[in-house]
Amino acid sequence: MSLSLTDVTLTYPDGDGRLTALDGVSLAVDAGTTTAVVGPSGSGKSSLLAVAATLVTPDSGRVVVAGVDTADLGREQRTALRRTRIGIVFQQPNLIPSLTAAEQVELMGRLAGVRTRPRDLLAAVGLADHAHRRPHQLSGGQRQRVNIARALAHDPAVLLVDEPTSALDHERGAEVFALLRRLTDERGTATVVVTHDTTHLDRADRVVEVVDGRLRPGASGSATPAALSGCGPRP
Ligand SMILES: Nc1ncnc2c1ncn2[C@@H]1O[C@H](COP(=O)(O)OP(=O)(O)OP(=O)(O)O)[C@@H](O)[C@H]1O
Repeated sequence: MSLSLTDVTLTYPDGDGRLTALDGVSLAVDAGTTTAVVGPSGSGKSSLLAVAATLVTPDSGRVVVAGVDTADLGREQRTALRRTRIGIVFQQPNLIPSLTAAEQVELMGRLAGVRTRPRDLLAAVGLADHAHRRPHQLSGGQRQRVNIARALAHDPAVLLVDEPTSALDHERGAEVFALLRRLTDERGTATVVVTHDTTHLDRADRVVEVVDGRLRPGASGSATPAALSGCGPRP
């Protein structure tokens, strides 16, 4: 098990009170598997990802990343855990404009204190011939691929991906989902992908639905919600 959330509750300040964004959420993601997280806007998907990424500390519950209970960690230790064990792909590829694709990947590795092989990683995402290009010389889909390569630079145990296809057309979106699937298989990451796009869910081992801050009944186990039938675990 590379990622587990147990009975996680998260609230935000809301006027005089608190808004409950996550309400007793439990989710376990094994190494080498992909879990897609779907649900209506405002249901808590990004909050779930932020908690899993240790960017936000829940009010209660346990978050264990690669065997490390994050409750025991101070701020600096969390940052170190994030830099070494967690890869995050944000919705907008926030690449550094002046750096080539290879340099973006290399920089991430350097921050984690590891030597990377940027060209191998770029080849793994289908960009072997684009290592020397800067972000403005790449298409949206290619930028997202660099984003994914960069998130993998330090060989993370957990890969968290937020809306990877929102800026892409159907075909490019399908390619990105297929890529995430393959990389998860090859690198053994515990991968969580938040998505609005339900057309590629067959690429996931499991689909969970967040509604009003809760995982839908039956969605926290290995089964796929009936509402999302056809998207269940691979045979
Ligand atoms: N920093 C914050 N402060 C206060 N409330 C917040 C904050 N971030 C999110 N919320 C609220 O928490 C709830 C869950 O938000 P979240 O962003 O997790 O939902 P989501 O499912 O990712 O939405 P979307 O699909 O629209 O991105 C929403 O009601 C949102 O308004």
